[in-house]
Amino acid sequence: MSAVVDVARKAPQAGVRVHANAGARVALLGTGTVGRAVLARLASWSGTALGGRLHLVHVANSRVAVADTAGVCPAQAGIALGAASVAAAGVPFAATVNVRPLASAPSSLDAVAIALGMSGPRIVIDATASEAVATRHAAWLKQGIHVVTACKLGQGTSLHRWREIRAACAERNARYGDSATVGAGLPLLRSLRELQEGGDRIQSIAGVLSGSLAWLFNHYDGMRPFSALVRQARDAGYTEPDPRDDLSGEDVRRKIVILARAAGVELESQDVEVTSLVPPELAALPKDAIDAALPALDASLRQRFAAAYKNGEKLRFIARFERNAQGEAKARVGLESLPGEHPLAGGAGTDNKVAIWSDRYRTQPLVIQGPGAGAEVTAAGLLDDALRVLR
Ligand SMILES: NC(=O)C1=CN([C@@H]2O[C@H](COP(=O)(O)OP(=O)(O)OC[C@H]3O[C@@H](n4cnc5c(N)ncnc54)[C@H](O)[C@@H]3O)[C@@H](O)[C@H]2O)C=CC1
Ligand SMILES: N[C@@H](CC=O)C(=O)O
Repeated sequence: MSAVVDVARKAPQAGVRVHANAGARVALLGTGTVGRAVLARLASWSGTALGGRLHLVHVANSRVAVADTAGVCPAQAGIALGAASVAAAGVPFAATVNVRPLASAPSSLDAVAIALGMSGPRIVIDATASEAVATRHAAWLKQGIHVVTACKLGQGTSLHRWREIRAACAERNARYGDSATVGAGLPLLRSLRELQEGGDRIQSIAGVLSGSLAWLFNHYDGMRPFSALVRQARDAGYTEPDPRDDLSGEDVRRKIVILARAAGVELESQDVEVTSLVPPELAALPKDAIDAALPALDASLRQRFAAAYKNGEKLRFIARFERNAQGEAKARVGLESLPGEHPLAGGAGTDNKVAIWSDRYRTQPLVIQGPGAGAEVTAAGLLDDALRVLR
């Protein structure tokens, strides 16, 4: 709703005309937790230099798409679509903004490249958790369209898809912005890549890679049911659309796979040993039935907490990746009981905390810590990547 208000208030400034080649045409896919924060951030930029860099011409969720068909004034298009897409997402939108009529249609991924046009910088921002969208990443890159994504299904699943994305980037000199996929925009992937560009070799990585699980274990005290905290984390926008993706370790599996591949190891997803927190009776349910069944988590976590507490330890959901001198790699993901003073036991809120050992950081690791989930930080990470495309 705030995006709508901002849009209405800032509409008069939309008269500032920005030439098309001053920025990129942008398609935003997803108007959920993260997509709305992207729209709000874009709306807050209207009339500023940053607002003139990214011109939103297509916004879609799984049901409906709105597109600016005239394409005359990119700055105005950005503002208009910011508002219209909020309406498309189901939020009431009072049509008080003086904008050109927009074309609205059932959502179709085929329409994305058409809406972006044929020339100039073009960017798809993927704020979905959609397999169908992820399978398009390589095809868009092959058309010279840059892709910026919060969704891990592009680089964090099959090695085949990851290779396709890398090859497409190289073929068309297209950029793949992935900062939001691990650490919700923290400078993690960038740091790994920069170390290697300087001749360093990554030896191992260990840390807390899930913002929602960090938040859960930072708040769980064995008194309140764990399931109640899961609902709270979901409502705060920290979990995946299906919180079982976090609790099962699948989301963290994808993240450690993305990190390992960025560290130069072509790890297969199935090579990661994952220990899930989800009991089989919860795993088997359809998505719309899980809320009522979340208490199935409670008893075993209460026991795990009590055992850790007795030993002065803390529960943390940890991902570990390491490779030996021969290049053999292994990775595992699961709940660990760590001594209270252990470096990875620290942190607060949704903090991710990741330690990287390399030839350079052999004894004392490089440690990167900060919020690892949440709509605003993730949207900022996505838009930082989109702006980076234009540098
Ligand atoms: N919530 C967070 O803190 C973070 C989320 N992410 C990632 O961001 C992505 C989005 O997460 P949320 O916003 O929480 O999910 P959400 O469930 O709130 O929103 C997903 C959106 O994608 C749309 N969508 C689904 N299929 C589509 C399609 N074919 N075409 C266009 N839109 C489609 C849905 O309609 C919905 O608007 C996920 O991949 C998640 O892993 C990444 C970092 C942090
Ligand atoms: N559900 C994820 C969101 C960010 O990727 C998490 O909890 O870290």
